[in-house]
Amino acid sequence: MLELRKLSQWYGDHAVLSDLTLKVPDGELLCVVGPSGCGKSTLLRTIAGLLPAAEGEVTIDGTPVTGVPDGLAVVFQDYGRSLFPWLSVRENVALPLRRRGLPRAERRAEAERILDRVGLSGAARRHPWQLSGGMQQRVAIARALVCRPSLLLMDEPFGSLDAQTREDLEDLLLQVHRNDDTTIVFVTHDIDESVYLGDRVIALSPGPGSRVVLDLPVRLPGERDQIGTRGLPEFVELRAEVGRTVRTPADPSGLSGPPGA
Ligand SMILES: Nc1ncnc2c1ncn2[C@@H]1O[C@H](COP(=O)(O)OP(=O)(O)OP(=O)(O)O)[C@@H](O)[C@H]1O
Repeated sequence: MLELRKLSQWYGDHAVLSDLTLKVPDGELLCVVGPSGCGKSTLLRTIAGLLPAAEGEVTIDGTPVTGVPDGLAVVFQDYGRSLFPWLSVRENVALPLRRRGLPRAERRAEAERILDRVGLSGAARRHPWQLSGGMQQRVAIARALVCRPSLLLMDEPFGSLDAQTREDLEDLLLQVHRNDDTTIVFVTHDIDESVYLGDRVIALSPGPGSRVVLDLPVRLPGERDQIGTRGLPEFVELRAEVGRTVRTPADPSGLSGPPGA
């Protein structure tokens, strides 16, 4: 279980996150939405142990996060910069296994297994710069999955992809999540995407000092699919609820009721 307890974060005297308390049970896919600059990436960097908590704490299975935790993988939006252009696709994916001291043949076999899973088995010997953006992001996802992470943090990973590729990768992620039961914290600007992917969606208020202003379980019937799920009345309702929250300016006093009340 990932837990945030009264977490606050600042850059100098600029308050970014204020008093965040949150539990993410094992195996949950939690989506985080909120206006630009509200601190979503800061939240991920703190969970990843890259930024120490200014106040409060982050724990994983009860142990405070003080550095990059074991079993963590991260995927960023900027896949172009996260892959090594001089390494082949297979070498890029196998890289985290080298640090684990796995023999070469095993590294290779494991990288190929995971490349097959993300639909890239034919591209193993190519280099990242020979691939489309969507394929490069698949490589980044494969590299994140190769060590079978227990916690996967994703920061707008599909933000710069075309609509079709984005849908394909959303479905790939759902498949991975179903099969591996990995805990995933997924940051996105896209409200539809958050409802389509999430077991739960949280929304942060605009900064400074962002707080959680919505914590919404997503209970959609059946397995999700791009056309059917997005057409469900339940989906439309959830999307509207998240949209209303994200677009309503927060009242810093926290005293006002919903609009029109
Ligand atoms: N290293 C830093 N030093 C100082 N201020 C920073 C730093 N990183 C981010 N900020 C500021 O902190 C706030 C939160 O930034 P962050 O990137 O976490 O927001 P975000 O919600 O992820 O934004 P976006 O949705 O635009 O990616 C912003 O006001 C940003 O300008």
